[in-house]
Amino acid sequence: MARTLRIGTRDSQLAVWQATLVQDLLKEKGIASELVYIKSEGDIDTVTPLYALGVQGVFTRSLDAALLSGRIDIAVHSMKDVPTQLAQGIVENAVLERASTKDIFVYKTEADLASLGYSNGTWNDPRTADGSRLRIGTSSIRRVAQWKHRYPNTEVENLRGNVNTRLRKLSESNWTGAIFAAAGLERIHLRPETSVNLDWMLPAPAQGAIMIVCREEDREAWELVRPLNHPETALCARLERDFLRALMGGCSTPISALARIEFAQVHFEGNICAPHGTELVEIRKTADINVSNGIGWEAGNELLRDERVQKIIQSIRNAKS
Ligand SMILES: NCc1[nH]cc(CCC(=O)O)c1CC(=O)O
Repeated sequence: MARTLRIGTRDSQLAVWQATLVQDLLKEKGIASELVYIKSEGDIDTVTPLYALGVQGVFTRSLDAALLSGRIDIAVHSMKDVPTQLAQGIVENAVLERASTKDIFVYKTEADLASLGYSNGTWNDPRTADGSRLRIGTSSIRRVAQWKHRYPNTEVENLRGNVNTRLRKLSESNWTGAIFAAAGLERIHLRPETSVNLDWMLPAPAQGAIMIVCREEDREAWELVRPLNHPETALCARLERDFLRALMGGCSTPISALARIEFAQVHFEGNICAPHGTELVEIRKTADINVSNGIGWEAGNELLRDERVQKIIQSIRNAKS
């Protein structure tokens, strides 16, 4: 069979690394492919905070269009950027084995790190932080909310652009530090020495996972790519996205979730935050893997019945209108 799969990707360094990984994995299975670069709205406007762009799928819509028009056969995405509702005619083809799920803090000086109450490799009770005014860079309202919940005395600076741009902006700033996804920096070997895992922060649903999509009717492409699927990662990422969907979906909501499999059990954690971190409500669930199918959705619905969560959702809606 001589079909060469055309892999659609954004042209950032991270996106190209991820698409090349897919290309290499396909090659191992004897399948030829080529990369096709496609700009996304999220790459063209690198200034406006993502939540203010107002629509879902700013990183994925132009790739969807290229798939549906037949310019490409498959598209590779950071799964956390993919709306939970896929475009009509496009299906999940495979989810690759996950890398680090963590958010990390890239700091300027050791003194800055100490001022957060971090010492000897441990995040101490935030009340041991020295209370000085912090300035951090991020444009993710999920990260802002969890950060401010822990460190209310923080000024947040908008930090957009691809990871290279964001690292440069941080180095040129006088901020305490900035927040990044570990996976994004580690994959392209840009994780600075001056960084620590934010163990107390829950990641975005599906953070660290790579998703491949194809056209629903292209059974041939689907069959070729499907062997790359990593069932455990696909399950965990799907549970996290069920939780997001149950609560309201959308990339612009401070909703976090992480599912892990250990000894045939799924451990699920999720939370929703009020926009400035004034409230954080979390939930944990554990289930045997063979009965875990509904736990993300159930966790989301359980939170929806909590009055504090209803208030948070109302405040997010009010802020938008
Ligand atoms: N929203 C942008 C984005 N989408 C995926 C990643 C990193 C890779 C990943 O989380 O899978 C990033 C960068 C970041 O959040 O710092």
